[in-house]
Amino acid sequence: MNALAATNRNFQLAARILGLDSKLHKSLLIPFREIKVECTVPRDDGSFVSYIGFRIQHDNARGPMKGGIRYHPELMTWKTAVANLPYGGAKGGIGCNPRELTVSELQRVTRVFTQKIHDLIGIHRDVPAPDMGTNSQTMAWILDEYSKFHGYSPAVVTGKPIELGGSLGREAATGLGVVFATEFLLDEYGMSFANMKFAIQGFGNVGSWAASFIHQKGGKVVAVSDITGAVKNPNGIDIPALLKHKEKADSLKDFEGGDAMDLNDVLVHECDVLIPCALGGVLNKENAADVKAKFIIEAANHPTDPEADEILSRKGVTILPDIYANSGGVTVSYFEWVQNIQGFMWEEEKVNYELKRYMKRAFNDIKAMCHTHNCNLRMGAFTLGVNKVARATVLRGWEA
Ligand SMILES: NC(=O)C1=CN([C@@H]2O[C@H](COP(=O)(O)OP(=O)(O)OC[C@H]3O[C@@H](n4cnc5c(N)ncnc54)[C@H](O)[C@@H]3O)[C@@H](O)[C@H]2O)C=CC1
Ligand SMILES: O=C(O)CCC(=O)C(=O)O
Repeated sequence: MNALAATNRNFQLAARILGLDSKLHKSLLIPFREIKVECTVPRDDGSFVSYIGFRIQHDNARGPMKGGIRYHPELMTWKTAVANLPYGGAKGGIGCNPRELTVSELQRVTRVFTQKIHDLIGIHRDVPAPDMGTNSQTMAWILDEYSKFHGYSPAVVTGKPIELGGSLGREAATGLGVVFATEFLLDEYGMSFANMKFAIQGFGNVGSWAASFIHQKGGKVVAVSDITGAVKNPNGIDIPALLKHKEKADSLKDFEGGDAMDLNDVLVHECDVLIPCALGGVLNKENAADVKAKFIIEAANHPTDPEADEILSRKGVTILPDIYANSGGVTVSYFEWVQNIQGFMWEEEKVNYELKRYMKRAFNDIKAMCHTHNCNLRMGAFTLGVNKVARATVLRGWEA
């Protein structure tokens, strides 16, 4: 089942629990606008290449639409509502492989994409951010291109470089939020990070920050993978050393502080907590029965497909769902947007303090929904998010 179908299935279940009427139900499912543009750019060798760029603007009942831009060969509405941010949801991307393009080619593709969608995004309309394959540099190019049409507008994107109005703490925020969320969950079971074993799939922005914070808190990261390789060490991997190795080698291969392993085995490795931080759909009916972890923290977007969800739930595995677990990124994006609009910069301490407060509030709100509706954490998060958006839709008079 693809990501959209899986998210819609969870929405349908939540809508049934909440007893939403069919008109409201339909209006919350169908996207507000779907944008598809052609991006043709010259390569460095003079030849031309064409990509299709997308932006799906799903819902704006609670505020401007918000969500990442992916450079990759694809739910934000429920996530921003779970975190109680005054946003709707959007997602977008370009179907290119950034590893096959030079920096100047990537810049040209990003600028052409921005030229084509500049009048459909905006500070109070739709605010993009980094996602897989994009980063603060990508946001800087979008900001610059957008500003040519609309005047200097730092708040049009978040996840920017600090020098251009980015927020302190945004780079690490998704990983840090994942670790706060894990802490709150473990606490419910009377557990803490010390001596717990973690396996992490993906060592990019989210995975590497999550691994670093877990290491700092005394957790043992026993397996890590990225697209280049995977490494295991039952005594715990020295994460600062692995980061240095990756920076030097641009790969996890040949790291001396552990043994190499098969990429996909990380998901079924012996551990207490599994944190997928890469692609969607990686936990499916083929491998779910072999998962050893007791807890899964969904740092990636939709890493668990619905069939795996059922198998894992029968095994007694507790899953902290993506729309909560990885909401630290969009939460600090919101803080960045607020700082840009105020023309004021917060200290990193304040950013992280507020992030923890927002994550704790959302965790408690989800628990309350689980209690009210006698459901698991995923349905607790979905009913929380869907209910808020439905309420805003009704208050704005859109369902009539
Ligand atoms: N960056 C952010 O603030 C947020 C990211 N996310 C989600 O977190 C996930 C990761 O995003 P980022 O870290 O930003 O992306 P990234 O591009 O920085 O890192 C992705 C990582 O996944 C690895 N990877 C790709 N295919 C793999 C495979 N088959 N096996 C093992 N590793 C593989 C890559 O090598 C890389 O280390 C995505 O699902 C994204 O949507 C969710 C919320 C916010
Ligand atoms: O920071 C943001 O606005 C969006 C982050 C994102 O794409 C996500 O949470 O999936």
